[in-house]
Amino acid sequence: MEIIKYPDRSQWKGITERPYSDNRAVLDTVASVLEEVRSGGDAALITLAARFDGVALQSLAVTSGEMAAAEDLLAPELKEAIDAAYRNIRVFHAAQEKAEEAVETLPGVRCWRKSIGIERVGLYVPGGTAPLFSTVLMLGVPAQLAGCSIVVLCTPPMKDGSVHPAILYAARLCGISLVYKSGGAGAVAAMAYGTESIAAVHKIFGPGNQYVTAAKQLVQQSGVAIDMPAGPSEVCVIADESANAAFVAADLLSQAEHGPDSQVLLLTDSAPLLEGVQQELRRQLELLPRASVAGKALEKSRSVLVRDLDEALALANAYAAEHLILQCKDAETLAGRVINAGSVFIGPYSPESVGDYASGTNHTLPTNGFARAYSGVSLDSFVKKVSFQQLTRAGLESIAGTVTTMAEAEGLQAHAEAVRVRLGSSK
Ligand SMILES: NC(=O)c1ccc[n+]([C@@H]2O[C@H](COP(=O)([O-])OP(=O)(O)OC[C@H]3O[C@@H](n4cnc5c(N)ncnc54)[C@H](O)[C@@H]3O)[C@@H](O)[C@H]2O)c1
Ligand SMILES: N[C@H](CO)Cc1c[nH]c[nH+]1
Ligand SMILES: [Zn+2]
Repeated sequence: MEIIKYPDRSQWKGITERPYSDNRAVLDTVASVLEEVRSGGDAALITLAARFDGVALQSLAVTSGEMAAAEDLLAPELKEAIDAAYRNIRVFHAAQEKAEEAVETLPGVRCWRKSIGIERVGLYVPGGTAPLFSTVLMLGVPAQLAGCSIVVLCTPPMKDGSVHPAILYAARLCGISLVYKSGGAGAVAAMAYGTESIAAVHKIFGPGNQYVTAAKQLVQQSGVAIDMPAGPSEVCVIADESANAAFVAADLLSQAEHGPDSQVLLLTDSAPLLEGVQQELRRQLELLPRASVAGKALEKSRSVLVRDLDEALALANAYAAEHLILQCKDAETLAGRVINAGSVFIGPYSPESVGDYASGTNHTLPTNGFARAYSGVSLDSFVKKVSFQQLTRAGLESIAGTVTTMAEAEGLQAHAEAVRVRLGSSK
């Protein structure tokens, strides 16, 4: 891990840079995969599964038999954990369902909005190095609450050609039956363009590695919407001398273990804490089964000694992390000053892992600085807000002058006439 002490402003650009900021090679690979699927359909997806996942598939769809069998393949404690996480995620997302009131902007001019579920959505569940069944809940629960009528789920097959039973169990909980064995850019292309067996959707959701994220960005050109760029995981921790070095190191490692392209950032105003965290990182890393993955991510990560917590917060806002953890005195006050972050974890007992799995908040979050402008997935991501209005004749009379004056000033006479013709005042 690179250690930077008391940086000046000119170093901030380097500190906030992601390890994969130049993704031109990835974009080139992905563009050719998208074309392969657009022209080759299911056959191309089967070829891609052989090339990238090392699996010879006979077909892409998970059968109803495989779906039904999944439950019995899971340990009871894992099923209970998935059920508990499902409940919490549902409670948190259901609370976002707030009907807006109709408003009378003038007497007789009534306006309102209604949330309508997006009809066809596609969910990508990562599975390249770890089957992220928690992601099924993060995407499936809001899709279910929004009432999306067609929900397609794609995930890379495991080496034996099957899909992990926990993914299938979580899918069933969320009422999803259209599950396909397809990963990476190919899966994104299939959901964007459609193939013989996979229906094209209106919006694609879900996190993934650089290939998945690049594919989501490219397919938008064909008119499909995406949730946001949710690429390789990252975390920023702000800690002071009151923080427990073991807690901080554990939080950094929890995101570093996602993939070699993950990045973690420690910002502290305490030299002893910085040193303690480095020792803990060395100690804890050795104990991890994914030590080599986490170790590679740490190589591209940074610990920064800053002058005070104001500077730490300014740097964190500039970095715009997917996850921001505050392990310092007065963490609540600092949290109130956060401007850019996907999800914030306050105080020593709020590890980021709880948000990844079960506290209720969504773990599909913007990475690579996109938290400056994007929110994480929520119920809103799965609906359109359609506006409605209804005017009485008296309402139209009272607003007519405003509309016709503006329409004529824009040089749009027909707009003005559409009002006048109703009031018998056409020119
Ligand atoms: N931002 C978020 O909200 C969030 C949430 C969960 C996970 N993640 C991230 O998701 C990612 C999961 O990555 P993963 O790799 O384990 O699974 P993945 O499912 O995202 O990707 C696996 C697929 O990548 C494709 N691929 C692999 N190597 C390739 C190559 N050389 N060329 C073209 N395509 C290739 C293959 O099609 C493979 O099926 C991690 O980076 C993790 O940090 C992010
Ligand atoms: N930390 C990931 C989001 O960046 C989500 C996840 C899933 N499983 C474990 N973690
Ligand atoms: Zn995680």
